[in-house]
Amino acid sequence: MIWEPELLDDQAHLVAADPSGMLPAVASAAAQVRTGRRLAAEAGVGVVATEGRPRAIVTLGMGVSGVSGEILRAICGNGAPIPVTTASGHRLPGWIGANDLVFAVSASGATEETLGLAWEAARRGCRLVGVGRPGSPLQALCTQRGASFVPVDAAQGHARAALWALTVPLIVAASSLGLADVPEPVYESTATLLEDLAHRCRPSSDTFINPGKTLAMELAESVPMVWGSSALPIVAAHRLVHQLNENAKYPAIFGELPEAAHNQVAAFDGPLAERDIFADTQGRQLRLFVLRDTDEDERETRTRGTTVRLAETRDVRVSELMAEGRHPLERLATLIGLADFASVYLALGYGIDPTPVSAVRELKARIAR
Ligand SMILES: O=P(O)(O)OC[C@H]1O[C@](O)(CO)[C@@H](O)[C@@H]1O
Repeated sequence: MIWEPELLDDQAHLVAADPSGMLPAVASAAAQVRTGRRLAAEAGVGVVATEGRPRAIVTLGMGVSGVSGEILRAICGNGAPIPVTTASGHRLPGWIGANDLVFAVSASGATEETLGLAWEAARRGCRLVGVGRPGSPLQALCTQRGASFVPVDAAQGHARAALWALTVPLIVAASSLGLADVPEPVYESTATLLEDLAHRCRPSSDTFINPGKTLAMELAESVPMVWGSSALPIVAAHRLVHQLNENAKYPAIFGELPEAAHNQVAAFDGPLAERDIFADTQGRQLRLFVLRDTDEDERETRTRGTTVRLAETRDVRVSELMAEGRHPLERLATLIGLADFASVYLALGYGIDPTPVSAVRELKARIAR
């Protein structure tokens, strides 16, 4: 597969190479915020508040659906009066019990691990809310246990094309419990910012003024280290890594500051950071992508700034991505929106169809045998 940057401005290619419409799905983020808000109201997720505040909130989900739980935790923030956490894999942590509220998120409503944990949570008497495909096994479980269920029809059934529709219902439920401070107009202002971003990143906008295509250009042919420099950007960095993996079939190294400054930073002196100034063509090299928030405390600013300067003095290229907006939901959504566009453009610049993930499918089928 060869990186062909000119493909990014070839309108016919952008349509033909994306037959399942991942690019339009990414551009639908604003609509998803509005849909998620409406679906949450229709499903009555606010009912969780009538039973009082739980001991903890735990979101179950794999891959993208797991990111929904990370977003919820970041939006509830460090000051949340109860633990807001996530669980995935095959075993539900032993401490989770009847006093806890469990969100099970699965676009397909059929992911083995998520369903298994949701059944276990129900068995332990946890309060349960499901979010996912209508008519799925997850909905059947919620119906059987008398739990709320938010039906979300993901485009093409892919969780990554429905992040906001899957996540907003969790935020609405947490707000009704007083755990997330998201006033009603914030959903609309977030959607408006996402629309504006989608306009700037639209396929017909040329690479040199299109932030999504520009970021794809920076990612291409690099070995990306993707770091978040504080709580919200850490979630967006994780999302970018997932999207690079699934959309562009591209590897990426996730890191979070300040932790990455204690280990990953050593790679600035390693073999992938070396640049041969006499070589005709450079091999794939380390490049640092730092996702950052407009709201940082002094220590975060110092760590980020110093780390970036260190990379630059080692000749490691650095791209900084800045959140937009005021409210945490706006800031997180704009960072994620840009990451999503870039991952799809990266796929299309390599001539890769962003939608299918055949290796993941094959692995799932083999495990299920
Ligand atoms: O939301 P679901 O359907 O449970 O899927 C979870 C994850 O599994 C995958 O479908 C791949 O197996 C990912 O795309 C997704 O992030």
